[in-house]
Amino acid sequence: MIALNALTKRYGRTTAVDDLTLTVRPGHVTGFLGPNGAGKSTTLRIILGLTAPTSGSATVDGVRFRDHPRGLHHAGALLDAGDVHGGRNARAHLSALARSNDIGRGRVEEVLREVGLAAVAGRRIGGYSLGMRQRLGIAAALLGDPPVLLFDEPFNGLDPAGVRWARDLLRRLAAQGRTVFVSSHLMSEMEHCADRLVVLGRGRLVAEESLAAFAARGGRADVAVRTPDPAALAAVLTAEGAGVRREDGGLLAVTGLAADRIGDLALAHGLPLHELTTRTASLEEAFMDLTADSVEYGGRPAAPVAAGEQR
Ligand SMILES: Nc1ncnc2c1ncn2[C@@H]1O[C@H](COP(=O)(O)OP(=O)(O)OP(=O)(O)O)[C@@H](O)[C@H]1O
Repeated sequence: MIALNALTKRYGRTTAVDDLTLTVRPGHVTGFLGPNGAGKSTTLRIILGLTAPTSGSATVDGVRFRDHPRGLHHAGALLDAGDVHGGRNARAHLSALARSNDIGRGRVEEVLREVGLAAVAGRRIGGYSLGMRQRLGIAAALLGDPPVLLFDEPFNGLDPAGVRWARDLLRRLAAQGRTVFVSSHLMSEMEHCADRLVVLGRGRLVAEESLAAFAARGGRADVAVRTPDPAALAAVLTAEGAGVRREDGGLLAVTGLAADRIGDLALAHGLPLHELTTRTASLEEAFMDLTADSVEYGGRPAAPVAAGEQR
């Protein structure tokens, strides 16, 4: 378990992490999300004892990482996949790490197989693709078979098969009862792998909840209805207090009434329905809404829709 208590980190006038209190529990993949510059990497570095907090504390299984003598057995991490000696090969790199952490050579071969690098373990890391370096970084994190794992943007540089492999691995590690904390600035990467989310905006906690609870925040929730007589159905639904908006292709977007009630009303008035779909905002939309105020490097907003055009 990872516990942060009133954790704060300032760099001059920049507050990278601002009074962060949260718990990351075992048995789950917890996604750590936030726009660029939100403070994710700084938080991970503090948890690992690589950066000192200005105030507050971060503990892994009840102790500060620095005070823990067990190193890689205690927590494993992938922080910066590029941060390795390019002249070495993967086996030598992992063997050196294993030696300094009292880990047997057999474990090096095991993790090389686990991440799919066994066949190229004798090649210089300098010639590795970004995806291969990510796999090597994941292998290093797994080396000590730790109960707590932290991954900073582990999907970077992986091809679609690699992304699927990494997702499965993270889920498997969590299913084994480990604490798995994974940062990303893309919700799309998290929605198929995380079951809990922690969202940061400008160093502050903006959400800490299950993926399902996060999805339920989605601002938009309406029912799309298609009928050959939209005007008649719109009149019926409006009389029942619903909000009705016409969309392209003759679709009605209805708010304030559930799909089953809309279906019953249409039937009662003899109006055929060709489509009846409940729509909720995607997780990506919910994430964008939630962090819109905390985007550090926002671009120009998209051009507004032309006057008179709906939506
Ligand atoms: N060593 C440092 N010195 C000064 N400022 C720093 C330092 N490290 C981070 N910062 C600042 O702290 C803030 C948080 O940065 P951090 O890298 O933790 O964010 P992040 O959420 O990991 O972003 P990204 O998704 O871009 O990696 C940023 O404003 C960054 O510029």
